Amino acid sequence: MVVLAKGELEQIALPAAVQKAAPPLADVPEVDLGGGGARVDAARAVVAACEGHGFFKVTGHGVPAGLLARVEAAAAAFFAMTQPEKEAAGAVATAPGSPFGYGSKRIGSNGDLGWVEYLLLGVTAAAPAPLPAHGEASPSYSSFRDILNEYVVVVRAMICEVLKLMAEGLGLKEKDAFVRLASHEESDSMLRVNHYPPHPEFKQQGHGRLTGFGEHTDPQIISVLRSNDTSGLEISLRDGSWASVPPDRKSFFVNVGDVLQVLTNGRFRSVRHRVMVSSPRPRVSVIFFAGPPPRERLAPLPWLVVEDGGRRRYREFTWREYKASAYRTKLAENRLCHFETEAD
Ligand SMILES: C=C1C[C@]23C[C@@]1(O)CC[C@H]2[C@@]12CC[C@H](O)[C@@](C)(C(=O)O1)[C@H]2[C@@H]3C(=O)O
Ligand SMILES: O=C(O)CCC(=O)C(=O)O
Ligand SMILES: [Fe+2]
Repeated sequence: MVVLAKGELEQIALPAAVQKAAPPLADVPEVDLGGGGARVDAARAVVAACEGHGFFKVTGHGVPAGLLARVEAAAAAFFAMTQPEKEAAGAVATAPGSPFGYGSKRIGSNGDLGWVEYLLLGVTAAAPAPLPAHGEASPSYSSFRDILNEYVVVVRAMICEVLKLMAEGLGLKEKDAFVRLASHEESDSMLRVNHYPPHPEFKQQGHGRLTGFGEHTDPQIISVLRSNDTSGLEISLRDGSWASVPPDRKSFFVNVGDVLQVLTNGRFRSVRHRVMVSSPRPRVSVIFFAGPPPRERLAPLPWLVVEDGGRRRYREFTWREYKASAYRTKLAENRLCHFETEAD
């Protein structure tokens, strides 16, 4: 991994006072897509989870365990490559000048640092494959890309199912209000593969804590995360405390993003989360960020404004505008406050 300038590592290492591990989240809300229960119950569970933590676990999703295992193995093989190989693969995965590609320790372009390396990819409409290439890829990277392309197709279908349940659970007349945004041919989605190597000095669990990915909310509609069995993900609860999410490699975890908070007029909560590194084992996670088309005008849905006594909590903006504003901020900043309306 890239060597940091003097003083930069101190920004990732936590001061002793905040080294305490977060307690595990006792009641991870769970939504079973497997059709075991009534659809109306699944829709209600999704809404309750989005209003509560803004976070839930999806089981019964039907994504083959074999595909998940192949993605995990391919990601581990990718990060095991040499630094120049990873950088070359990242360059193929991204158009020049875009924020995509391989990165190490530097998150975004506003000075955020974390004990993480990653591959960030733009996801386009399906033809011929959701992950575009911008040059000749090495055989190892092209097979990784093929697996990720397979993954993106099935995960996007699962996301659409979850978004339909949300609209049903909210009693919206427009049942495709959310799914339309994520499945549009110009939808601006992303795929991120994160690798948190164990710190060389962490020989045992609990022997230190580093910031892997600092606290933030995701700007998009929803993000769907799948990780290996290594812990690290933490969510912020309504009282401001942190809870760690027990890993579950068979399930997906859904985060409500900023756009969904706006569309629901603040009824759903864009969840603040982070990744802390304390394990002697590496964590590998894959996150799909479902975003709307750049030109899409986003504003609280009229029915939810009525239900809120007529109070419209956010002004209208386009995704292009929101994303540009978000990408000027540091990771931990509140990005939504710039779009709030004045309270009466
Ligand atoms: C510091 C930043 C990294 C980020 C862009 C930003 O300026 C603020 C939002 C960050 C975030 C968080 C969720 C996703 O991981 C991400 C890809 C996104 O869309 O917004 C990252 C951005 C990034 O890593 O470039
Ligand atoms: O890697 C993880 O587990 C979560 C990372 C994350 O929140 C992000 O990439 O936005
Ligand atoms: Fe995130």
